[in-house]
Amino acid sequence: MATICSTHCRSYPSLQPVSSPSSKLGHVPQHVTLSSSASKRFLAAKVSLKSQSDSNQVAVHTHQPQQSDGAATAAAVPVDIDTTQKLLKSELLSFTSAEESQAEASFYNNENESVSITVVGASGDLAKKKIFPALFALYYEDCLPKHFTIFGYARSKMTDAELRTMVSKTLTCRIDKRENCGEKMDEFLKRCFYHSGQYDSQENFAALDKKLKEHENGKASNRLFYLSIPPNIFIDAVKCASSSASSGNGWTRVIVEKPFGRDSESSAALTKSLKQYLREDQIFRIDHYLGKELVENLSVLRFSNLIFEPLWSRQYIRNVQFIFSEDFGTEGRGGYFDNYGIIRDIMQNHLLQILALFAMETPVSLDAEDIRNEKVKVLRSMRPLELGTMVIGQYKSHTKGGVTYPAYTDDKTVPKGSLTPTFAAAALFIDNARWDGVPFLMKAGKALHKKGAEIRVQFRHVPGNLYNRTFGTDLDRATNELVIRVQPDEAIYLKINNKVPGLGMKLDRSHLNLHYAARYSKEIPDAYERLLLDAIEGERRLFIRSDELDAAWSLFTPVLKELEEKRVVPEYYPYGSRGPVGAHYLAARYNVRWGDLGIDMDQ
Ligand SMILES: NC(=O)C1=CN([C@@H]2O[C@H](COP(=O)(O)OP(=O)(O)OC[C@H]3O[C@@H](n4cnc5c(N)ncnc54)[C@H](OP(=O)(O)O)[C@@H]3O)[C@@H](O)[C@H]2O)C=CC1
Ligand SMILES: O=C1O[C@H](COP(=O)(O)O)[C@@H](O)[C@H](O)[C@H]1O
Repeated sequence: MATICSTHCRSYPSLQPVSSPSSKLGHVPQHVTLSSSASKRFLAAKVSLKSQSDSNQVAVHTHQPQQSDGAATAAAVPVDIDTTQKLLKSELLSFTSAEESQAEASFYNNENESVSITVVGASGDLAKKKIFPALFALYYEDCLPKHFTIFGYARSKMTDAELRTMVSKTLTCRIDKRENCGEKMDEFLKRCFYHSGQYDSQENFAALDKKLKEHENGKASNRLFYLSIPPNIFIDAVKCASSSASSGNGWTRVIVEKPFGRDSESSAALTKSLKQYLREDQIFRIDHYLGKELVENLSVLRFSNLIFEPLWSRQYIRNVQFIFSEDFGTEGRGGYFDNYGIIRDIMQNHLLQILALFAMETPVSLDAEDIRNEKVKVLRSMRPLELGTMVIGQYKSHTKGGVTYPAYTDDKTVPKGSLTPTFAAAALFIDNARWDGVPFLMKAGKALHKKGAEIRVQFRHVPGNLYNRTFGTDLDRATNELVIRVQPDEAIYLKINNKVPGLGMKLDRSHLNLHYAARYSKEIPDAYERLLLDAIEGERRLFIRSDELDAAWSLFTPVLKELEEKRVVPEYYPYGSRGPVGAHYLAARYNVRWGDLGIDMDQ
């Protein structure tokens, strides 16, 4: 089995082993980078292969890491194609241009470059739960540049040692790489520092700048600020960071966490304010669902497998479902949540982003701008949501097995009588040639019976119904369904009809199943790891551009306003249940059954 790796911890676009020795490199891209099995990112030999149509030889260019004078060396060696195939098979491959690899290599190993990552709001929940653990995981995997420093910044008073103690409590090591874990943690923590300051104080940020400079020690400074703070202080912090602590001789980038406003107007105002201090290419709007492994894989599945793309349209797909559920309520985050609700918290961003990747046309290339252009196009082809094509719900208290689970409004930070939805289901439509008439159903809820996120693609019925004696009239039982289980227990499976072995003619439903835990031994990185690494590398593909954001808000703003103006009362559902029955009626209107509540024993 070929393991996936690269010159980096990972690189773009992703790789594939050459399948058959007879392929004569017909499908091998012009430049192929072979990583060393030791997987130290930039010590790998770079090999670029040039296809030579009719010969059995390819030219292999071996690129050495940059010399001290900055020049790269390259030697062309003719290599027998079988040898190449063996190399390709036995090594870990990544397709990237030699120039790109060299630029990355020099950035990561360059003695004269430094990267400082400042977590603004370091005392908070997200910083502790996700950001510091992700940074440690990157360090553990040798993915951080040689000269990096991490600063925590917040108002709370803390010493460096106290920050380290706080951070150390949430660090974990890769299950498959436990060795030297303690040592690695100690090394990592030594690179973490803390600076206490106000978010609107130029003086405090100037003091941070001074400390950053001390750590940069005369090297070119590249600075990443991660705004892990409530949205009402984003602009203050951006203003101060950009005026008093941005890099003088390298790049400055800012990761902004959602929420990006609460409707079209507030989002546009946020963008406008951010752009007073930053260029668009410095703003990294994070949607962590885009960093999830199976969401990343969606484009690979679509565009690198011949069997899927021809089916990817109204001609063969009956409906598509995007489902998010959590088996816990808003415990602890009710104050934030009540101002947003599930539609803004999950649908307008996470589910819509997945939908855009699912439904977009083939991009010109895998470049960030090409992908984001296609996402914007498909979002702009969608109909804004309407009240009539939505269901909203809110969880109520429920007692089960002697345990009483609270209602949403039992949370002390939630105003009494709040009508904020904790559940929503909606039917969306894309008015373009590919998807005309296909319902894209979304469903998201908190305090449901299980935790999960998945995409379900239900195909049309097989015409003719040759096996009607087995299936009867309920053709839904026989419909092919492709399920992309984003989490937990990542998997991609296709439900097919199969003959039960034996002398009779009995059919059953089976799964062609790519179950990640069984297929890959490597632990799947957390979404924040991928996204942080991308921001460090300046890769914008998985971050939201401002026009994407505008298009997304245009779809949701009218219905959100109507819900609030009309004070629409949600349908109450018990904590731990499958959610409001209204969601079934909604689906039924489009002749759809939710796949997750399935008719199969095994969903
Ligand atoms: N937590 C999560 O799971 C997720 C969070 N997010 C987003 O990430 C960002 C950070 O989230 P999270 O860590 O939960 O937020 P917190 O509420 O924990 O806030 C982070 C830090 O900001 C400071 N802070 C909090 N409230 C205020 C205030 N009113 N005025 C000034 N400073 C304040 C506090 O630091 P101090 O007092 O020390 O200055 C706090 O530790 C938010 O934008 C959130 O929406 C997005 C997805 C998930
Ligand atoms: O952005 C958010 O996401 C989390 C769910 O993220 P996951 O990676 O754990 O699935 C959700 O709980 C939270 O309400 C929302 O703000």
